[in-house]
Amino acid sequence: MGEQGVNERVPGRDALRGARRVVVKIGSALLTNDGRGLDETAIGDWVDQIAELHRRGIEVVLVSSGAVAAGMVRLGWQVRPSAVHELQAAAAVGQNGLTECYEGHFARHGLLTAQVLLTHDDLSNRKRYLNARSALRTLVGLGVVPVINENDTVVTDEIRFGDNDTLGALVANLLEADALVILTDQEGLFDADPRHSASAQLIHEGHADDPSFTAMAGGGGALGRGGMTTKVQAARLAARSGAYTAIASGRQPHVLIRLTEGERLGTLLCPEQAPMAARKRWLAGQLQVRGTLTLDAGAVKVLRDSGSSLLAVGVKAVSGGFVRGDMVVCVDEQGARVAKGLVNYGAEDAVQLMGKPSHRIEAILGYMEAPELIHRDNLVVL
Ligand SMILES: Nc1ncnc2c1ncn2[C@@H]1O[C@H](COP(=O)(O)OP(=O)(O)O)[C@@H](O)[C@H]1O
Ligand SMILES: N[C@@H](CCC(=O)OP(=O)(O)O)C(=O)O
Repeated sequence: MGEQGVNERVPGRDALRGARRVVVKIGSALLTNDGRGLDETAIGDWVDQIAELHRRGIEVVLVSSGAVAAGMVRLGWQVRPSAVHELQAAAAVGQNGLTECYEGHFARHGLLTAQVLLTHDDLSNRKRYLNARSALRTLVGLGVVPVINENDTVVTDEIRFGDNDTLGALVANLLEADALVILTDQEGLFDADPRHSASAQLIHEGHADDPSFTAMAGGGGALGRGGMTTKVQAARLAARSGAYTAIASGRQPHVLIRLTEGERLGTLLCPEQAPMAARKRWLAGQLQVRGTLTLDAGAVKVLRDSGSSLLAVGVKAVSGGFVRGDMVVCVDEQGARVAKGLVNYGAEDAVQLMGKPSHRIEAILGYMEAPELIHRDNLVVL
């Protein structure tokens, strides 16, 4: 971990500079100015930075905590309740304020926001996973900034993420983001909790999987939930799909701009594997194979040579009882494995579509989910 100066080139920092899609997570402690209601000025400042990243061609998805903390203030509660129904009520009240606040600030830049409230089920159930993925991709493609939070009003203990660090990492996986930036109330990960140890030293860079970081990370403050423990875990999760994780103070001026310019700020936790390899391995290992598509020679060639999406016209046979969102394996006419991917249509529909051009999908099925059977973003050539 050497003591390089701020301007020295550090490989992981270069990767952050090249990031094109970034998930930014902002924690409760920071957003609510340590419990004193939503910190509108700070929120306005982060929004200004995100708008600037947008102008520079970087797509940003925001994961914002703060609903419970903001709701507590609105309801005049001093202490975070422990009863689930009270937490749900606080979240419902606070989420309103949160959405309003982001919408107003992004509107100053002519940017639209979209409120997306997710539960664990949305990301663990295959079909909902694919739906969440395509909804978020569509929003991002439209230039809208999704503002994501856990759907605290409906979640129960068994299905909750609990902390938004984990949610941020899963969203980074979902969108195959280049980086997850976790903004918090400390400068980054220290070798001990700086609230309790005055001599604690900041970790500048490291590997997301390094077990020594888990030992250094402690729990959170009164408002946040996970502390550094969940941030280190989140970095490990994000690394599975090749994302770098930066943990930095949201109070550093221009923190998001400086990080994406490669400045040595906060802690950077890097994936072990090259991002593309990690991303593909992650997708391939993600789900159980539920069916098989047999491709003609032309489809095999475009998948292998051009990295194209798979269209129904190139499919000669369909087997298995898969549904939309399932992982299927694509084989050539000799049965050799060519690719794996997440399919946009269930088996019954795929049987009707095979060999047919995409413009006929709607006429055949009465609806069109997507023009391709497997989108190239969801396809791994083996
Ligand atoms: N090793 C560590 N380095 C830095 N902060 C730590 C460490 N261990 C525990 N923490 C605590 O984690 C807190 C940040 O996490 P948390 O309160 O959950 O905030 P957030 O709402 O931003 O997620 C810090 O205020 C700090 O007290
Ligand atoms: N979904 C919750 C956030 C949970 C939480 O406190 O997360 P964090 O502050 O990121 O540790 C909320 O909006 O209040």
